[in-house]
Formats: sequence, structure tokens, C-alpha cells
Amino acid sequence: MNYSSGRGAAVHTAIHAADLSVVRGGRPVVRGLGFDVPRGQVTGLLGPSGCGKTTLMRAIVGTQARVTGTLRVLGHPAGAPELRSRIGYVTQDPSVYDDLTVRQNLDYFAAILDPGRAAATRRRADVTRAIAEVDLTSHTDALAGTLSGGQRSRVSLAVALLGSPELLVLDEPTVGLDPVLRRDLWNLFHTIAGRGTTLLVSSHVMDEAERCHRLLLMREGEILADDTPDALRGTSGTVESAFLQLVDEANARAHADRAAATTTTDDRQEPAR
Ligand SMILES: Nc1ncnc2c1ncn2[C@@H]1O[C@H](COP(=O)(O)OP(=O)(O)OP(=O)(O)O)[C@@H](O)[C@H]1O
Repeated sequence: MNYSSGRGAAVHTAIHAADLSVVRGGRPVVRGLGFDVPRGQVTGLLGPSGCGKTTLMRAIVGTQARVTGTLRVLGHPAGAPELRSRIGYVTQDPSVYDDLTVRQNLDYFAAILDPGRAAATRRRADVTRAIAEVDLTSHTDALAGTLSGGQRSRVSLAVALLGSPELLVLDEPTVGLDPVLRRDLWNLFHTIAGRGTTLLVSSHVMDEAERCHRLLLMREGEILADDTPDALRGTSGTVESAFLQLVDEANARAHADRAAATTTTDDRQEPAR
């Protein structure tokens, strides 16, 4: 699917990137990426720590500086003001106030998203719905500081669900959760996607790949693969073994390129001797 190939494709594409690069700390940390994220599906962004997942997500939600190339989100350039209420973003550190209850946390963010006295009834309904969606209704009046790690993650997710965004960008939402909570959260992601919401979920745990409709596999700022888990498994058996094979092939290519560059340099130096 290619956004630039026509209007029909754009309707089905939530995120389109072409030749996308990001420089951080004077170093290129995302390099020449091209990919499409389809609407209404769960796309996993997987790769080892430091490969550029958070940087890419920050570029998509419009909070990353020094981004070059094409990056279109829900039909607009990334960071466009029109996108603010259409994207929910959960960072790695849950942004939850410990001294407020679950409802007060959500009330606070709902008031920013949908301000004004006239919207009070709508806000209240939205907050109640978001709390129910993450299965925290029984903890509505509990102080966030007294919740478990998994419950706090779900409060963060509830904040991102306010206003029913069309795109949810979730940065390692299952880190540190036990297997039961991880499974419950993934089931919730699929329920949300079933309503037509697009989810981009990062992880460095390869077994989570199996739970996604599509995968973007990253390594050292580049995309090694953009496919379905089934297609990636192919002959390798698991997504993890396919990923490791792709890493080995990329390493071999980089090694061959370096060797070729060294030979060329040596050839150029030959006449000077
Ligand atoms: N504020 C920053 N300034 C300069 N470089 C940074 C900054 N934040 C991250 N980087 C670098 O950018 C690269 C990509 O980091 P990023 O956080 O995007 O990776 P990641 O895949 O999300 O890692 P993790 O899974 O550990 O969160 C890393 O090499 C990192 O050192």
C-alpha cells in the first residue's frame, strides 16, 4: 500500500513514511525509512533497545525535532495541529499524578482535551467510558499512587483513549507486566482495533510480535522488514528466528560494504605510492 499511489490507498493508510530520517545528538538515529501503517490494525514496532523505536514514535506524534523526509499521519503532515485530538500517545513512563484518584487524573486530561462548562456532561461520559475500557471501574476512586504498575499503565492508556482517537501510539505498554496482564492488555488492543482504531505498539519482546496484524522490524535506525507475522515466519519458524536471520544478513551486507569501501580507498591511494 502506498499513500502516494492514489486517494483510495490514502484512505486505508494511517501513517505513510518515505525517506524519513531523524538526527539526535548530532547523530542519524533513524535513517531513510519507508513504510505504511494500515488503518484499523495493530502494527507492532519491534527491535532491540536503542534501535530508534521511541524516536520514530515521537516523529509520528509530532514531538521530535530534526525530522526530514515525508511523514504523513491520518492524511496530514506529522505534527499538524488538526492531528492533536485524533492521536493518543502513551510514553514509556506512565504520566499519572499519584496524589489524584483515577477519575481525577482522567478529569484533568479530559478538561484539557475538551474544555469548557458546556462540555462537562460529555467529558464525564468520556471519562467513565475510558475507565471502563481499561477495566478500572472498580478503582475509579483509588489514588493513583496506591495502584500496581499494571494498573498505572492502564490509567495512562485510559488517558490516551479520551476523545476516542483514531490512532493510538503506545511505547512499550507491556514492559514490566506479568503474562496475564500482558495478555489482557493485548486483548484490549485488539478490541480497540476492532472498532476501527489504528494501533502502533512498540516492544522489544519478540513473542509480542505474534499478537500483531503487521510488523515493522527495526535495527540500528533502519527497517529490516515490513510484513505480516505469518509472512515473516515463513521458513524460519518464528518471528524471532526470522528477525535474527535478517540481522545476520544485514550485518553481512554492512561488512561487505565496508570491505568494498576499504578496497576502493586502497585503489585510490595506489598511484601516490
Ligand atoms: N535525547 C537524546 N539525545 C541524543 N540521542 C538520543 C536521545 N534520546 C535517544 N537518543 C539516541 O537515539 C537512539 C534511538 O533511541 P530510541 O530511544 O529511539 O530507541 P528505542 O528503540 O526506543 O530504545 P528503547 O527500547 O531502549 O526505548 C539511541 O542511540 C539513543 O542513544
